[in-house]
Amino acid sequence: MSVAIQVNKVVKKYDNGKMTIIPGLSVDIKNGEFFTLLGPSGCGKTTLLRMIAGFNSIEEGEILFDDQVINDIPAHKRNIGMVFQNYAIFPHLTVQQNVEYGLKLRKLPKAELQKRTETIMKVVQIDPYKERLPEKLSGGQQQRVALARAIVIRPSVLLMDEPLSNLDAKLRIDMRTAIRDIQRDVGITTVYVTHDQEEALAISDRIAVMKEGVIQQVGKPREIYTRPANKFVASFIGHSNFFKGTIKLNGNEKRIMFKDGYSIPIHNLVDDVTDGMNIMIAIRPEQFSVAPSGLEAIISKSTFLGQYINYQVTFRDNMTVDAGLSCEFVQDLSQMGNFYELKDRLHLAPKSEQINVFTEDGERSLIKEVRKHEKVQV
Ligand SMILES: Nc1ncnc2c1ncn2[C@@H]1O[C@H](COP(=O)(O)OP(=O)(O)OP(=O)(O)O)[C@@H](O)[C@H]1O
Repeated sequence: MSVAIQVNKVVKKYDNGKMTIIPGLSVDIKNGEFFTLLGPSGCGKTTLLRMIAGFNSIEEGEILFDDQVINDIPAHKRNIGMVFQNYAIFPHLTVQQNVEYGLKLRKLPKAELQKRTETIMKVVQIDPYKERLPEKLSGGQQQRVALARAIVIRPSVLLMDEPLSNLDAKLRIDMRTAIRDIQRDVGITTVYVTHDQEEALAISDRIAVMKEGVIQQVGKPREIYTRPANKFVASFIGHSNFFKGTIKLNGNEKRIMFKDGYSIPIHNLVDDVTDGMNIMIAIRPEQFSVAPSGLEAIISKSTFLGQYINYQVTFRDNMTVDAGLSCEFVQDLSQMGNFYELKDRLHLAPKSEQINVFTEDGERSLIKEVRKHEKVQV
């Protein structure tokens, strides 16, 4: 039976307590959910996954499977299925023997063992190769064997650590769809680790975005992309252009002002903004439209990307935060006929209802509908 996972204020330290990797992390993972830990290299994703698996000690806090605290339950008694990037299947056993392995350990009756093995080999589509040794399989096929072997034992939780990173680009995409379909079929709570944001967006029910051992935001892929909780999330997931600006309050009307004096009304700001407050504005490349008035820009580079043209533009003043003067916007080729050349001048109008606004330091969103991480970080 699949379980829900509760992580309550867990702390992980290395080097005899001298180095804190996870300073107190809480998150709830629902039964049957495909939950992804996403973040840059070294942010502690694998560390957290290994704590759930039982390969890492937990210094403080607790982890529960349903209502049971599992801190002191050894790894092999947690009923966990694991898939890693290096497959970890036995080279001297055939595909079928690899898949059966965990069931033999559990001393399942032969008929049941055969039935389960056959079924799962069909689900992950490796039954045509069941007599082969792993060396005669492609990377994707080997990864399917690893997946079958992890699922066949009917684990309470499936843990996957960058399972696709050894595969080539096309196979990664095929396999991520396969993993998603199989996970839905078997309905098992899955915690998936990746640093690849596109993979996370494509595969997950919900994503936790991590930085330096701290969860920055938890949400559905779309929510995290459209309403990032802070500047880190806005820049780590997809591309954002960041501008300096200020809030202008005029009676009931709220506006955001860019440095060149251009301003737009905005309706979804939180209530505690004040007149003259410095802010950071995040605009994705697709959140600009070319308009009669807007930010005055000059095209500095254009890249044809099939469905889109990606333009890089510069502004008169030092308006953008990160990239000096430059900023990106995209033009959807199915919608517009007008293309721009280098040095063309144009006005870019941000789509007020889509853009994001943060405090000046980028730490907090000032947009009303942004959902914060529901469990308080310590
Ligand atoms: N056994 C260990 N002893 C000391 N430090 C460790 C140990 N394992 C991991 N670390 C450190 O803990 C931090 C988090 O590592 P972790 O592997 O959890 O990151 P990650 O987010 O999974 O990164 P990646 O995507 O590169 O795998 C890193 O700075 C790493 O160097």
